[in-house]
Parts: sequence; C-alpha cells; structure tokens
Amino acid sequence: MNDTTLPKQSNDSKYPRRRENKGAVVRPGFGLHDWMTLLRQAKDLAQRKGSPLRHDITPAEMRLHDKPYDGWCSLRGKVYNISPYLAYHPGGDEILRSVLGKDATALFDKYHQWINIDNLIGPLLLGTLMAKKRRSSVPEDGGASEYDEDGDDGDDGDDPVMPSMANSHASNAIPMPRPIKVETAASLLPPLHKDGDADDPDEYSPKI
Ligand code: HEM
Repeated sequence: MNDTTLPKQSNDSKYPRRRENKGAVVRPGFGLHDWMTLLRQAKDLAQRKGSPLRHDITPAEMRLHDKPYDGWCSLRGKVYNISPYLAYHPGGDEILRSVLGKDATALFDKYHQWINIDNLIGPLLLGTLMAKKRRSSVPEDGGASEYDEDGDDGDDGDDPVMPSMANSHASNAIPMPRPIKVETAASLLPPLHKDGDADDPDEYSPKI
C-alpha cells in the first residue's frame, strides 16, 4: 500500500479539525483511564471532609486558593477543587494552573466547550458561587448578576434544563421556554385606588 491508496483528507470540512496537542504529553499513569479509576476509587478527592456542598463561595475566597496543591476554579458558576486533576489534564497542567483561583469558563469553552464537566471532574465539586444579589424579576436584556459568571438566569444550580439533560454539558442543554405572562380579567382592570383608609368600603374597588 502506498500513500496514493489512502483516502485524501478534505480541508473543506464544515467541522473544525482537532488541533495538535502541542507540548502536552500524557505521562504514564496519568491518562484518562487512570483518572477515571481514581475518580471511582478515591473517597474525598474534593477534600470536603464530610461538609456538604457550599453555596456561599465568593470570588474573593476562591482567589485565595490559587496554589497547585490548593487550587480552586469555577466553571459555569460551580466551584471545583481542581488540584487533583492538574497532573491528569490532557492539555497539560501548566495551562490549568493559569486559572487557579479564578473563573475558568471562558478558557474552558475556548478549548473544549463540548467536554462534559460533570463526568470528568464532578467529584471535585465544592459548591457554587454565591449569587450576590437575587433579582426579583428578569431584566429586559436578560442580563446576568455580578457573580453570575455563566450568563444564565443567575440562579446557578436550578437553571431550566430538561431533566434528562441534567448531566450533559450546560451549553448543550435545551432551555425551557420562559413563562408567558397571561392576561387575566383582573390584570386588565384599572389599578386599585388605595388611600390608606382601611374602613373605606371602596378602598379595594377599582377607580374607574
Ligand atoms: C477544569 C476542567 C477541565 C477539564 C475537565 C478539561 C479536560 C480536557 C480534556 C478531556 C482534554 C482533551 C481533549 C481532546 O483530546 O480533544 C483537554 C485538552 C485541553 N485543555 Fe482542558 N480541561 C479543563 C480545563 C481547561 C482549561 C481551564 C483550559 C485553559 C486554561 C484548558 C485547556 C486545554 C487545552 C489547551 C487542551 C488541548 C486541546 C487540544 O488538544 O486541542 N482546559 N482538556
């Protein structure tokens, strides 16, 4: 067989070709299979030491954990102790060190948006970033709150995803339609007249 018998690779594919993994070498014992074995066997990789998942982690607290032996990072509003994964990251530990103590969502998406985070590092979860301010209603522009780094509804952990998609990558999740405001007979009435007089029988009658 010579190279003329091999199928020619097309350059005009609509799918981007996988980039070369420059520089990063998988060390023996630190491949994907080794990581999955560790995930199955280790008891407390996240080092939560029996504490429940937290929902009050602030970016300031996360910034304190920026060492390879004590490194946190957030992805789509969830905070992970990423230290145990550094040596197993197929893209190399160096690039992952650059996000310790920070939100890594943008860089994660830049390199491999399709990767299922829960499957690969679910057991490293520490909790979620605290929502700084809860909105009473969704703003017109659908904007996100200050800590809402994943740009969703700002209420991380209860985003409207289909139950069957709960473990899939967030960007693949199908958003549920927003509730439609239904005009009821009452909502079509003019505003109630309130003058503070509780004895006034007309207090809660529409002022037409
Ligand atoms: C924290 C969770 C992360 C997980 C679970 C993860 C997982 C992976 C996996 C499975 C691959 C191999 C992909 C493939 O072979 O196609 C990979 C490659 C890579 N990752 Fe990550 N990664 C994470 C975070 C990051 C971050 C934050 C960065 C950037 C700062 C990054 C940069 C890269 C790069 C540059 C590659 C090589 C891409 C290539 O071969 O084309 N990763 N990662």
